[in-house]
Amino acid sequence: MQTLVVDHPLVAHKLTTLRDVRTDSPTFRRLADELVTLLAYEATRDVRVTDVTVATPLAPAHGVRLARPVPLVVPILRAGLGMLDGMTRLLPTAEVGFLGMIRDESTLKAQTYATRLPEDLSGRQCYVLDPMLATGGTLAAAIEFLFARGARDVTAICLLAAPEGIAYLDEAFQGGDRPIRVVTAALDERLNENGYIVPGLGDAGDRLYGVV
Ligand SMILES: O=P(O)(O)OC[C@H]1O[C@H](OP(=O)(O)OP(=O)(O)O)[C@H](O)[C@@H]1O
Ligand SMILES: O=c1cc[nH]c(=O)[nH]1
Ligand SMILES: [Mg+2]
Repeated sequence: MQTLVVDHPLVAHKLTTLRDVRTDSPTFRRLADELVTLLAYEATRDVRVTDVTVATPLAPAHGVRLARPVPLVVPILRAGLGMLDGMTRLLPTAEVGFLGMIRDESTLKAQTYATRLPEDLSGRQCYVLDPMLATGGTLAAAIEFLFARGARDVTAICLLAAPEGIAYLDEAFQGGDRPIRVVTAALDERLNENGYIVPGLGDAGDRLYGVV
């Protein structure tokens, strides 16, 4: 598994305000959106393209276009929805599938309550969006789901990751046959006794959309 912590002053600046407990929901949404676009630039470095030639007003020019099948972007509801617009701004021709998942806060196990994705993902590059990689249970289940439908490779884009979650994914997807990457704005210190990332930013879904 490859892990990339995007080291950029604009990412660090926006993430700092995102973490701040005084940041209100509208600002949190805007910052999450902006951060995803910055992370997506790095996360799509290996996106597949095909060679094309276009006619400029002067001469033919060689270039590239996104290869087919186009990438699939998969936000994990609820919190991952706050990352969708920032991602599709950079990849407007990507298709979008949805996974609804919730972590049981007493067992820390992920449950899937909604799936709306193509049945056949053969050859597809998939980009999973979830702001928080904590224990890794949610992302591991989401990635398993995509590989079971034939995904070619999976890149997870997170705003924050915990070392425990990275280790869990690394163990779950070792070997090269199911390639995964994690791209994150920061790798935090640890999980607390409730499975929350420390220092983290709290509950991402609640900060985006309100407490349920
Ligand atoms: O790595 P894990 O330990 O599995 O935890 C991370 C998951 O928890 C949060 O979602 P939550 O269950 O709070 O759902 P929500 O997006 O509806 O708030 C977060 O957005 C991840 O999906
Ligand atoms: O720190 C955490 C862990 C799980 N889910 C969140 O929203 N935040
Ligand atoms: Mg939540």
